[in-house]
Amino acid sequence: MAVISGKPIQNTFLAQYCQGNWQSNTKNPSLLFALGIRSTQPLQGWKLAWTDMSAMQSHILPTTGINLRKRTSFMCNAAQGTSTVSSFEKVDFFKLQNGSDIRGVAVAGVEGEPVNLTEAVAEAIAAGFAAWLLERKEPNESRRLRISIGHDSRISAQKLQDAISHGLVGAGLDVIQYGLASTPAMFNSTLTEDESYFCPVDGSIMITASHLPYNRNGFKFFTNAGGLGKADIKNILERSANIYEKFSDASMKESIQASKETVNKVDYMAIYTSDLVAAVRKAAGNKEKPLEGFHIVVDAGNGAGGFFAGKVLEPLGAITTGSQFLDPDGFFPNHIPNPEDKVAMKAITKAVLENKADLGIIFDTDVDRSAAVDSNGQEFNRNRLIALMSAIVLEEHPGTTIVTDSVTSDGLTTFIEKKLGGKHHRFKRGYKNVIDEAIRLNSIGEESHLAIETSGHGALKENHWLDDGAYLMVKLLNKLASAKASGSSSGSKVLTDLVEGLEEPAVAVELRLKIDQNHSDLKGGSFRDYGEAVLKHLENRVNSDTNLKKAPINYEGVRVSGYGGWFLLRLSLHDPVLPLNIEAPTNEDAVKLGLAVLAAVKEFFALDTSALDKFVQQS
Ligand SMILES: O=P(O)(O)OC[C@H]1O[C@H](O)[C@H](O)[C@@H](O)[C@@H]1O
Repeated sequence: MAVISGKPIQNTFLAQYCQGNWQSNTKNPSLLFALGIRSTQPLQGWKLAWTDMSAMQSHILPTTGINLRKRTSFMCNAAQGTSTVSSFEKVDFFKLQNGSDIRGVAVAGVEGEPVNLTEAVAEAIAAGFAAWLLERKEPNESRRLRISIGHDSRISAQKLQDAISHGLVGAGLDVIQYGLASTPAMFNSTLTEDESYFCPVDGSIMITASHLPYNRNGFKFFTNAGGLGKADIKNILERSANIYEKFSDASMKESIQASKETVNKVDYMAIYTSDLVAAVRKAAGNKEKPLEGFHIVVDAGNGAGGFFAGKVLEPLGAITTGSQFLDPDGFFPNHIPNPEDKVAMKAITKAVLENKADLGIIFDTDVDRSAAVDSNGQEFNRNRLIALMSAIVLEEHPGTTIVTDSVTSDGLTTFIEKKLGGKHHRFKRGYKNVIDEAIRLNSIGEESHLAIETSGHGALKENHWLDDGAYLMVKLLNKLASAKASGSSSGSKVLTDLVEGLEEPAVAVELRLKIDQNHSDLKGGSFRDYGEAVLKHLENRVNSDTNLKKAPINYEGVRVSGYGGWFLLRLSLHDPVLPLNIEAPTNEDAVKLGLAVLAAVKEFFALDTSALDKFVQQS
């Protein structure tokens, strides 16, 4: 065993890391030590395949063997040990479900986090997806069903891509690998009509774990009807568990062999990015370089979003110097690629101010979420991003309904309804929930054009309800370009002006209260039942407190107004946690709201209220 950051790391990981076509941009000296590399110099050019793909002569590469084990090894003197996790170890497939995604640990080396997303598991999941799809979609006579696969910058991407390809090919499907890609591009590939790129594909898989740490990975699945939901994922996992049980070394070898002959690679991101460029040009009256004169910096957090600077902004005429962390690096050495993360937002704000840029744009790892920063360093994030997008969408579709998640502010409702003349439908947390709700509203005759979360997920009706952080930013670019063309404004002032009048609370916090699932107070019940009991008790207390008023319409948890602010206590979508959001005009008022919650939950002994205790004491 070698050592990474003081923790044991197994040779499997080192071997994979060294064999793949990866570059270490990492500044992590202990990793380099673990890899047996004494100087960072030889690692130059050891880079994840973004540039490789874009440098393709033709957009289609010849059929390739995809077994990375055959590739040249780079400077690495770590022994290629065998995995300590047997490929066929017993695996609880259902533990891999995370709402409508699959998430697991794909890289060994972090204490207490054993690998449960092995290559064999990934192969079984791919075969499960294939079986699920084949039941819903008949291959036509001329061709087999085809699936696109893309991945973000994670270090386990290549091995999982190979494993998934084996599973799909073994199930009789064709595979087209896109390499480094964004989640929205993968959905888009189910809609694109271009046979020379093997599009539209019948299904698509994105390998990503969004902003989670480097050792995790996961999958998102798409068909042309959108992202698969919870029930579909459960169904796929049931099938996968059965398939996995029947795996043998011989069957796995066969699928590896078959993959060598049937896997294609295409540079699909070229189509996706040129569509984004075309959308901005069209909105600007078919001007070739509508962003000429704008200086826009991008922060991709070393995820998959680096393309936005060179492949979208620059062709549109923008200057992008000062953009940062565009190179993929699955160790995310600079900051967590997550617009909800304070450090990440600080980093892009600093870049905007230092470069005197007009706008800053930041993406999460797989580019389904984004946020922006204006030239004064003011963030368009959370409620402000929703307000900005609502202003843009409501100009185009007066009166439309904006569907948001549950933790949006009261000030946002007032802004959307009083200032913009729209309707705010505050629904549940979860991007799939808000998108599905907007689609449902349209189907019953209530027009809605935007579904958006405070997390930075957002989808527009005009863009097939595709949850796309890059497309959200395209809408901002359109606004910049049209304001410039009409001479009304240059720089990001046009955007800042659009959110003028949005009331923002002085205090806004989210505290996450954990439920100890092993606590005797659960009396053998589930954490969900326990959480529901906490919420019921809180609701009863609120009903008898004259300072507090329950929100008349609410779809999730207990939302209450009082002391000039509000709080929402709800169950997390995924974790044994009750997130508590509080917004108030002063610290004192926020504490009063916090104390009201604390009084109601204090006798639930399995609930860890330490974050709330600290909040009410400190403020
Ligand atoms: O319920 P929580 O634990 O706060 O998590 C809720 C969040 O989970 C994931 O990150 C989803 O991608 C988001 O759409 C959702 O809002």
